[in-house]
Amino acid sequence: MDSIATLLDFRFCPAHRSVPLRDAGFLELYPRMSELWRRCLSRLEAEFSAEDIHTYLAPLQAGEDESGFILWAPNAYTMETVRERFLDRILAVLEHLAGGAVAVDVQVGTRSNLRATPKAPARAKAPERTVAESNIDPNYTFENFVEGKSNQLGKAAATQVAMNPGRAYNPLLLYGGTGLGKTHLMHAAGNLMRANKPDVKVLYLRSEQFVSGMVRALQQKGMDEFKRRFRTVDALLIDDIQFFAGKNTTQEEFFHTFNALFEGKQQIILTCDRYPKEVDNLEPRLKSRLGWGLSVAIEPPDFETRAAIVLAKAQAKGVDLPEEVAVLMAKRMRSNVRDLEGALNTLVARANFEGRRIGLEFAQETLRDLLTVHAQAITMPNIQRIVADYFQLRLADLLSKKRSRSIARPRQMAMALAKELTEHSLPEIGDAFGGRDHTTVLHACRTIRDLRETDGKLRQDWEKLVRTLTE
Ligand SMILES: Nc1ncnc2c1ncn2[C@@H]1O[C@H](COP(=O)(O)OP(=O)(O)OP(=O)(O)O)[C@@H](O)[C@H]1O
Repeated sequence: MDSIATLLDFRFCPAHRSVPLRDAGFLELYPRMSELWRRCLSRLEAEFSAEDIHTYLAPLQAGEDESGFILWAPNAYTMETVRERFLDRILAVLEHLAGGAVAVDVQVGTRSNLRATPKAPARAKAPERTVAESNIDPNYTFENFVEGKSNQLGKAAATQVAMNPGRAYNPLLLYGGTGLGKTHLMHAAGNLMRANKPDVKVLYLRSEQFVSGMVRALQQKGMDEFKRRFRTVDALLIDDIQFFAGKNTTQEEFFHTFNALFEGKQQIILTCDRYPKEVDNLEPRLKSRLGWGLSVAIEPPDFETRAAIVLAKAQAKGVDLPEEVAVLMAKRMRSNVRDLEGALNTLVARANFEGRRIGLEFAQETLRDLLTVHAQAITMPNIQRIVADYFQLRLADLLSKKRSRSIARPRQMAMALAKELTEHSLPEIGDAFGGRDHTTVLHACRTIRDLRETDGKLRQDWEKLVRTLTE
């Protein structure tokens, strides 16, 4: 049985900075990683706000394995935020302190996850465990996933799959824009499988980890072990497979892994940032297999779901968030749940620092910049311009009285998007579209809503436009 240390073996080292730590020759200089991290942190304190340090950076624990420096984050949200916002600076400071290139990865866990070196006797003698170890994040469950129209189907499918691994839908592919809960659902399925059957072997990894693991296996002539590791699991969960695009050797290997698992009735769950057929440079035979099971779109949540998510996240943190603050955040931040969560963390951190209560005014003041950025992005002129570009129409035609289908349908789409994504009323939207009556706008919204149910092509256009406008 793979231990968690083995499963964590697949680490993503950013290609441009992938020199192993030992080669940098500074382990001798800084024998303790925590000391190095402490020094790095004290430099970062001068660059980032106290809130950022307190919320994201101070909770990280430093460690290392043979592939480099690891920062252990207490949860997936912190891990992702650190990767996105701070990793470049962390790398730069560590390299400065080390005097050479280093490899750094951020993972969820604590220092106690830290793997021993492969030959460590302690691991070789580890006792047999009845509960299979796993790198599934226990914080992502179906219970704390807020259901709404946008993710209902995804949640139902993931639950089905978890109840009948390898039998319900194989593969299950969840696709959609960033920060909408695909990874959450994937882990939730893994957690449910493990709750139902504690010895089930569920392996989660990001596609970059599959790629880097394979590169390493090829270099070290360890392909047999690599294949075995993936093919002996009961469920393989791979996140963000769009990353496989253009990587032909990886795709070839993944194709064979896929076939072996599929034939063995082992469950495969995948996520992708768009419908896989739209991913360029993904082999056709792989695309076709991805469609063998069930592909479900996860769409941006509607207002009610966003508000419910903020309230649920606040409750999970033990924070008493006034409903009006949740409403403000849900109204103004439409694109993705990760941003909402980030805004909530900012509010909570500042309230803790300053010993203040989170009220509407406090939230408006604290989130002012964030809310302005989100409000700016989705304006009526923006929607009109983006829809016109998307359908290769002239803006003047989109706003004209012309009634040909090739113009009228995009116009209806633009009006429906304006209704969905902005605060404007029907008459205001009508005015902005060449002085149309509000009933025309209402008709457009209804038509598009119905067509999204029945017309696959139109649904895809809609999803792409929502993504373009909200991400
Ligand atoms: N419906 C929901 N209920 C509760 N939390 C949610 C929901 N949707 C998203 N989240 C939270 O939003 C954050 C981002 O979600 P997640 O990482 O699953 O997004 P993703 O779709 O996998 O994005 P990416 O493609 O960028 O990896 C997570 O902390 C997750 O818990």
